[in-house]
Amino acid sequence: MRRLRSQGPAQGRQPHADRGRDARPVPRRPWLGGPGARVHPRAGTELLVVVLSQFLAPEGPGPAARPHVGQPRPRAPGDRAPLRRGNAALGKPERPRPAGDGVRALSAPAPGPSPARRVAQAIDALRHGWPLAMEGGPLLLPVETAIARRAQAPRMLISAARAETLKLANQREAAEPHAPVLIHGAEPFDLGSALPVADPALDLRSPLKGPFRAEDIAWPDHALAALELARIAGILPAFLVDPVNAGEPQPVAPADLVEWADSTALAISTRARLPVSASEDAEIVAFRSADDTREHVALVIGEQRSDAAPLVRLHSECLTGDILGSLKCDCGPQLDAALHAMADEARRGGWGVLLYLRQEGRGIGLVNKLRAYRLQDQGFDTVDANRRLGLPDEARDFPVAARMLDLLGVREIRLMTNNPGKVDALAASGITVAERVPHQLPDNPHNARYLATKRDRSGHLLT
Ligand SMILES: Nc1nc2c(ncn2[C@@H]2O[C@H](COP(=O)(O)OP(=O)(O)OP(=O)(O)O)[C@@H](O)[C@H]2O)c(=O)[nH]1
Ligand SMILES: [Zn+2]
Repeated sequence: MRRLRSQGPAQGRQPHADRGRDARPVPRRPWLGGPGARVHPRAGTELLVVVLSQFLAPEGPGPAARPHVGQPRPRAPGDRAPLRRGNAALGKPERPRPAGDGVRALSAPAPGPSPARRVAQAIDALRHGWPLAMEGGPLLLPVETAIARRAQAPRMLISAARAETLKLANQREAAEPHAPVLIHGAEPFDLGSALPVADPALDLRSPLKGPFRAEDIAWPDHALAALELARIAGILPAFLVDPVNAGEPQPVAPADLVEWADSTALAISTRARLPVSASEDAEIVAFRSADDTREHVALVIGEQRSDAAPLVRLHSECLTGDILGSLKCDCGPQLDAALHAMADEARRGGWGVLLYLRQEGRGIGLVNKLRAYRLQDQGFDTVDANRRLGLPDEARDFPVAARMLDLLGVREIRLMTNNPGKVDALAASGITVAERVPHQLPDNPHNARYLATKRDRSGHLLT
């Protein structure tokens, strides 16, 4: 089983003790807010097909970390951390070595893929439309992406929120919108009949569905893991269950997800001086984990010092707001204002750290966020739109942010946020939040409702 040794400062105090073998089989995320008013759809919809561009291409061995604006930075403890991947300039990768240094007797059975590798392959399989063979559970074919056009199954696995829309969820399930629900159709499902069940964007075009009946799930951990894998893969959380003609399956087990989600696998890959428009005195630090293609970055503004807590902003990726200047959210102005606040801080002798977390759409991915936007155009608010898709309205992994700070040698911070959930999550991961610095920007006609929903339903401290 691949597992990186704890690194540097993380070693002693185990800030991520909630993770690892003894943790619950599938990490479940807190569900924020309560059920809100039902809003009736009013606009027509059509199927939106979007192809996600690849994440940044992996880079080869790079140059050694450069001195920062002519002056070497204090060495952060994370710099010494062993890397999981080779980078000549940054030290040799370390991996656990089997006895005999990798030499196996010919009769020994070949070891199977590690849990983290199976999760990576399962996510890949979902994106390709290949089925999952859940160890000890059913075969599950992702409805949105499936390529096996002749697949058929009597049952589908969907989320409670979706089942509620189809008038199938009971009260317990309705209280947990992304809980799994198993439905049985009067006729077997094929991909043509399953897609309108999976995708709320098709409700206006295909209003008549069913009849269906909900059944008890004999494999709840597998069902939960499947919905979580769909979220991570950024696809609709809906599967044909034990279909015929599904194609070659990818094996995976619910417990594999714990290994995959282990934030201690994250390490610093490289760092470089990066003058930005807010401050010429900045350095970018890139983080990678072997198990995840998403590369997070930190921008350190000003000179890192151990005697002053930096101003820190956890910024979650928002392609629409950060790059395209979307007015539907407050991300772009918040990013800009955070960088300028850190630059001011640096001019006064302090410093700042912006963490750019690759957790688009609060962790549901770009395509599902855009699906949520379509539902918002039908009248649903940001929370209900996510739930209607069968996805959590908050699915971000904040222990990853704590791990990044840890690797940078940052223990105590002044956090720029209006979201008490971020403060709590960092504190739970061992980071001291000495101060919450409000980070409210003026609204506009397009994001006023979004901000009001954050305040009224998600507990954000906004006026
Ligand atoms: N699912 C979904 N995600 C959204 C929507 N609008 C913005 N986002 C995502 O929300 C994230 C922005 O959240 P942040 O600004 O980092 O954090 P926050 O929880 O609002 O708290 P603050 O720190 O107070 O800003 C980004 O990943 C955006 O892509 C939406 O309507 N639906
Ligand atoms: Zn945004």
